[in-house]
Amino acid sequence: MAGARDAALRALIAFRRDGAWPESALKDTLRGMDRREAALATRLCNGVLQNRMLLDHWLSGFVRGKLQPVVRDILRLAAYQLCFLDRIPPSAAVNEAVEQTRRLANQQAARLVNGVLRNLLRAMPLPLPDDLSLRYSHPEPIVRLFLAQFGREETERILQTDNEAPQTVLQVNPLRGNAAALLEELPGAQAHPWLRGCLTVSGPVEQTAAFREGRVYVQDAAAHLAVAVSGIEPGMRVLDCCAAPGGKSFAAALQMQDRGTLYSCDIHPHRLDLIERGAERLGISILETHLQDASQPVPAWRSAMDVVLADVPCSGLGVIRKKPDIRYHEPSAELPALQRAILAQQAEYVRPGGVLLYSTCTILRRENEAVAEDFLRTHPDFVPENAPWPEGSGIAPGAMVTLLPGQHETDGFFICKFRRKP
Ligand SMILES: C[S@@+](CC[C@H](N)C(=O)[O-])C[C@H]1O[C@@H](n2cnc3c(N)ncnc32)[C@H](O)[C@@H]1O
Repeated sequence: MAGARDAALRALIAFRRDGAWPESALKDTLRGMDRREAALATRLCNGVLQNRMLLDHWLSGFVRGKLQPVVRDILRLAAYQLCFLDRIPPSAAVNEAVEQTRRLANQQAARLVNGVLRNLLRAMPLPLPDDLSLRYSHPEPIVRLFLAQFGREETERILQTDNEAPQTVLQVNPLRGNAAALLEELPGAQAHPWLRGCLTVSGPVEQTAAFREGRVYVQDAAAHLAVAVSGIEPGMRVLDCCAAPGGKSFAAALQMQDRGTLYSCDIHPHRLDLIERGAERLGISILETHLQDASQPVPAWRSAMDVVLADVPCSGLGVIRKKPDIRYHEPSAELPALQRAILAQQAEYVRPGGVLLYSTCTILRRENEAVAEDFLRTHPDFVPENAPWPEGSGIAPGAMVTLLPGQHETDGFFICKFRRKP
């Protein structure tokens, strides 16, 4: 499993250097690895990011002086294996860390790594700090925002869920596959408890035939739900204004049975490529991409859409479990202004009697309910509409819902459905 540790280390080094989520770095190194090794590399990389502050806190008890950044990465990776993974023999974790240090730093650093890890092993189990921020490795500003909104008990549950291993959630492409056959075919696949056509699997799926052949796509149940409750039907004219990498556009196109018109827009040209490649893989033909800033007007679209999806840029604090790096970026206080501007612009494209669906993958009130309430105050021609939440989901009736991480077997997410008066 040395290959898995090297792959995880390469991704962690890339994350430290670029500050970017190591998924792309990880994906490159995972290519050609067997499924088990790829799954371990992913777990190691996620696990270190999910517990980085706690690992540093523990390691600080055994390290004196400043460390070379790469040596710190190696120590975190080994400490994560020693403290969190029962199935890895401690000697394998320590020996591999020493070997990596010899290769990437020098012999003296390798001796230090050996000493630190052996001392840490002797001191195990290490005490968990009471402080929520350290204990769950979420920086203080985020913990403060959660505490103010949810109180201590719910905040702790969210932080804990953020550090669980994420499942891979798949949606079935009804143009090419069916759920019953995929449940048989995909290792460890299980049906989602309340969302039809939604499966969970463990580990990466990109190498499976089902994925390559476009019979499934990766999308959380909450993100899918936003489209499912929108009322999108075959033959409609639909606009997805913040569409990349394309998940909601794909769900919309498939709900339309690939009949009608679907405009998928984004502000970043390279992200439009992702949508086009995904649509091709899934066999979707109705999707048309447009490079468009969602806060700027397109006169030709005024009152022209049956449904507009506004899945706006947000702080992403509902999907920390899947993207553990998000916690290390302080959520911008300027996002609500952009979200309000996008929503106001998109409202103009909804035909009388049509639907505007607002969604985010954050759980912060200031980006969710506050934006939706402000929109209703300033747009008397729109009303909130009860959404058809699926039976068994446990979601209370209403036009809007904040799904908290893990509470309904979904990511953290916000959905609000508005209808324009006829
Ligand atoms: C939450 S993501 C959308 C996810 C997508 N709807 C999906 O389901 O796969 C937000 C997207 O908005 C795009 N974006 C950011 N600012 C924008 C703007 N002013 N206009 C249009 N798109 C924007 C980002 O590039 C990003 O792709």
